Parts: sequence; C-alpha cells; structure tokens
Amino acid sequence: MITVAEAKALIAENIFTLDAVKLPIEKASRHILAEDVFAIADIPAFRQSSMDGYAIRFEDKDLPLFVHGEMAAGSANALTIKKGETARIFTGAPLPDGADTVVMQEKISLNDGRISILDDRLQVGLNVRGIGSEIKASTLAMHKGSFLSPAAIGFLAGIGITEISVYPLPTVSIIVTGKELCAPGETLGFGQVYESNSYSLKAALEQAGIYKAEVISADDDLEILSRIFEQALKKSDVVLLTGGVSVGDYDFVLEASRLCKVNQIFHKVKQKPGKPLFFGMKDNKPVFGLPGNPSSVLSCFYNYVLPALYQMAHKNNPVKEISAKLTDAYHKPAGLTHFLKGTYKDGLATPLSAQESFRLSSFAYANCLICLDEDSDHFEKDTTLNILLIPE
Ligand SMILES: Nc1nc2c(c(=O)[nH]1)N[C@H]1C(S)=C(S)[C@@H](COP(=O)(O)OP(=O)(O)OC[C@H]3O[C@@H](n4cnc5c(N)ncnc54)[C@H](O)[C@@H]3O)O[C@H]1N2
Ligand code: MOO
Repeated sequence: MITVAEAKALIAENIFTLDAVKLPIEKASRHILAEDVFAIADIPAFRQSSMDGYAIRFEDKDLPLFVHGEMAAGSANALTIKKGETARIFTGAPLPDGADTVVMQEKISLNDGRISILDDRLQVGLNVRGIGSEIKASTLAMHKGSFLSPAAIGFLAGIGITEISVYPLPTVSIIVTGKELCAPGETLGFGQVYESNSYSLKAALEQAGIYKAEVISADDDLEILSRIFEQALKKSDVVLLTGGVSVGDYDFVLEASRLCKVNQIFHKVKQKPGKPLFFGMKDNKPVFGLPGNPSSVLSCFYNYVLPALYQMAHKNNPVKEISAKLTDAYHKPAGLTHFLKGTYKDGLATPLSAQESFRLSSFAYANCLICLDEDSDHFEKDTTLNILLIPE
C-alpha cells in the first residue's frame, strides 16, 4: 500500500493537460487563457465624459458660458463649441469638438442659459476619459495563463473580444455501481440504500465549473459494468466510478478496468476513509475508482480528483492546505493517514462527530478535512497540523 503523498505524486505525474480550444467568451469563465489577447481597438474609442455636467474649453473657465447643445451617451451629433460656449453633457457621452474638460453639474450655477463655474480645483482634462485610456489598439490586453474571472470576461467583452483560446475543463462520466442503490424519491426496499454519490460528485463538479457530468448506473455485473466503462472512456476525458473497488465477490471495478485495458497506477492508499482507492490511465484519460462509502467518495474527490481535474485544465489546485491548531485531543491507530471532517475558523480546527465513512452528516457541515499523520496515534489539544480547506 502506498502513502497519501505517493498517491498524490503518482497522479500528478500521470495527468495530461488538455489541448486548447476556442470558446465564445460567455462560455469561458473560470478557464485559463491559452493565448495572449491583444486589443483590437482603442478603448474608449473617443474622448468620453465621466460625469454629468458641462463640456468646456478649459481656457474659458472664468467666463460665463452659453449652453450650446447637448451630448448624451450614444449621441452621434457633430457638435462643436467655440469660445464662450459650453455643451450640456452626460456620463459616457463623447466630448463635443473644441471641448477638453468636463465640469460636474454640482459645480456650476446656471442663469439665463449661461453657466458660471464654481470649481476652484478644475484642471484641464478633468472628468474626461482619453482615447485608449483603458487600452490602446494592438497592445497586450490579457496574457496567456490568466485565470478568467467574471471581471476578466467583462473586460474582454468591454474591449470587443468575442472568442478566445482557453484550456478546456475536462468532461467527466460518473459510473455508480451497486445493486442495492435506490434513487432518492423512491421507496426503499429491504437492503436498499439511497444513491447519493452521484449527487455529491455532480455538485462538487459543478462547483468546479463542470456542468455536464454524465451519470450512468451499473449493476454489480462484470459484463454490464465493462460495457458501460468502455463507452464512458470513449465519451469523456475522465471516468469516475463509485463503489466496487474493494475485495468483495461483487466488486468488479478492478476486473472491468483490466478488461477495458486501463493501466493500473495504484490500488489502495494508506488512508481512512478511502483506503481501496484505485487510479489508472487509459491512454491519456484518468480513471478513479472511488471507494463506495459516501464519505470516502468525497474525501478522495477533494484529495485526488479535484486537483487532477484542475491540473488537466492548467489550473492551480483549489484545495488549499494550511496549518491549524487542533481544539480537542484525538486518538487513532497508527498506520493510516486519517482525514477528519472538521470545521476551521481563525486558525483553529475542530473535528466533528460522525467520522464513519458511510455517514455524510458531519461532512455536510464540514469546511475542512483535518489531516492526521499516518505514523502518529495521539494528537494533543493545540497540536499544529495540516488541514485541507474544502472549496466553498
Ligand atoms: N474485507 C474487506 N472489506 C472491506 C475493506 C477491506 O479492506 N477488506 N475495505 C472497506 C473499505 S475501507 C471501504 S471504503 C469499502 C469500499 O468498498 P467498495 O468501493 O467496494 O464499495 P461498495 O462495497 O460498493 O460500497 C460501500 C458502501 O457504500 C455504499 N454505496 C456505494 N455506492 C453508493 C452510492 N452511489 N450512494 C450511496 N451509497 C453507496 C454501499 O451501499 C456500501 O454500504 O469496502 C470496505 N470493505
Ligand atoms: O476507508 Mo473506507 O473508505 O473507511 O470506509
């Protein structure tokens, strides 16, 4: 059996990053930019007012100015002001020819169609956005490797870009195995349990920006599972299986992966929960066999699957590891790394009750996994240890 660190290193070594694709910007949020993007035009493309007020020639600031015409946002009027003139102007509007400065409307007095300026801090060019003051045509707007946040998508739209090259997020198939599984909403028969793993995994994938994970149910039947597995490998970049990776007579994931010619990288990690974790590669597609207990599935997802999915998309691991102080003493047998469902606040980590791997009631409240070292058995209150922050 390998250690947690060895398992993480083996996954990182084997993962392939996906090739860049072109996407419309409205589909590119949360991706990593795969190319440098250059501005296609000066933005703003005209001298633009940043205030509601009056456009003036700065040199006329001490004169009473006759209000000659108006420029609103979107105005395409050709308007020119001459000596002794001003134009009413609104935020976002182009400056009339001749004007170089905008006075806020709160800083004038208006009498008989003429304004006097009451702004002793007025400077030439005040309240005017120059041509190209956001970005100049042909200059670098965003560099390759940038994370496309909502602001980045808005910025690209605002400079007229419609399509960009990004590293795609992987497509994922989820195969749930188990004859005992019953869909939530149906009445449980004897020996049945509600199927929950596909729900937690889909929710976790959606949080990572992967919205179209396909869920397929396979009975505890080698032939059916192998067929479904084969199809999933053709269809998706990553295959996740839940259940059936242990040593029972009806645990067919390992056998099915052999039939599908998946190259086994490891099976079993010195950890709890999730000891029978399986990882393999079929060509450049990773396969994770997640131990079926609902808590094991999610613990393995945050420890191994999510970092791998992000690596495929050229993204940094979203599961941050930090140190924290344990608020209560904890005892476990030595030999396995334990990941405890816990809460983290202000540097303190508190283990929750209900740590058994078939239970999710504590995971439902947890915001961290507390990592208890493989070799140790006792952890005093106030021990400093590592925790994984579950992405919110
Ligand atoms: N003799 C041994 N038995 C077991 C060992 C072992 O080392 N020796 N390991 C145990 C550990 S640890 C785990 S974890 C489980 C993993 O088993 P499988 O991956 O084969 O999972 P299953 O047996 O199919 O299911 C385990 C458990 O989880 C429930 N389950 C499965 N799928 C779902 C689902 N989609 N939604 C909700 N619940 C699900 C299933 O009903 C079982 O109760 O093996 C131990 N055994
Ligand atoms: O390790 Mo299993 O995942 O405890 O239940």
